[in-house]
Amino acid sequence: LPDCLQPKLFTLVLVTDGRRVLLGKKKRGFGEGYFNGFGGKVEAGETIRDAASRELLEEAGIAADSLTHRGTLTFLFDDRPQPWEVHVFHSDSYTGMPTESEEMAPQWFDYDSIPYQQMWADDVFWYPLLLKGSACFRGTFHFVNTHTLVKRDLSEVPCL
Ligand SMILES: Nc1nc(SCCc2ccccc2)c2[nH]cnc2n1
Repeated sequence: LPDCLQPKLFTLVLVTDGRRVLLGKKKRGFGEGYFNGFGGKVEAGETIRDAASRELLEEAGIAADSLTHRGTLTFLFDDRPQPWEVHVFHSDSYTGMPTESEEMAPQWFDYDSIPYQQMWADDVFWYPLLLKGSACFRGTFHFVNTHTLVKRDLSEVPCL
C-alpha cells in the first residue's frame, strides 16, 4: 500500500474507577464538544503505548499505573482517504488528580449514565465490550460528513 494510505495511528485511553469511567469533554480541534477518552496522534519515534501514556498525562494530568490494550478501531471517513487506526487502552489505576487541560475537561460518569448522545456514534457499540471487563475487540466504522455513522462491523477477539 502506498504510504499515504497506511492507516494514521491514534491512541485512546479509558480510565475506570469501580463503576465510573473518566471521560473528557474535548474543548477544541477534532471532535470538539464530544466526550471521549484521552488520546491523540502517535508521533514518529514513540511506541503506541508510550503515546497513550503521554496523551493521558498531557490531557488529563494523570499517569496510568498500567495500560491494557483492549481494542483496535478503524475509522473510515468519506472525505479522508487515509484510514484512522485507533488503539484503545484501559487503565483501572492511576496516580495524580484528573485536571482540566487546554484540550480536555475531565469528568467521571457512572457506567449507567455515559452521555452517548454527546459522543462519537460508534462509542455506544464498543464501550459495553470495554467496560464489561476483559473482552478485547476489533471494529471498523465508516463515517460520512465526519459525524454520520453509515456502516459498522464489530467483533470480540482474543486478547493477545
Ligand atoms: N471514541 C472515538 N474517538 C474517535 S477519535 C479518537 C482518537 C483521537 C483522534 C484525534 C484527536 C484525539 C483523539 C473517533 N473518530 C471516529 N469515531 C470515534 N470514536
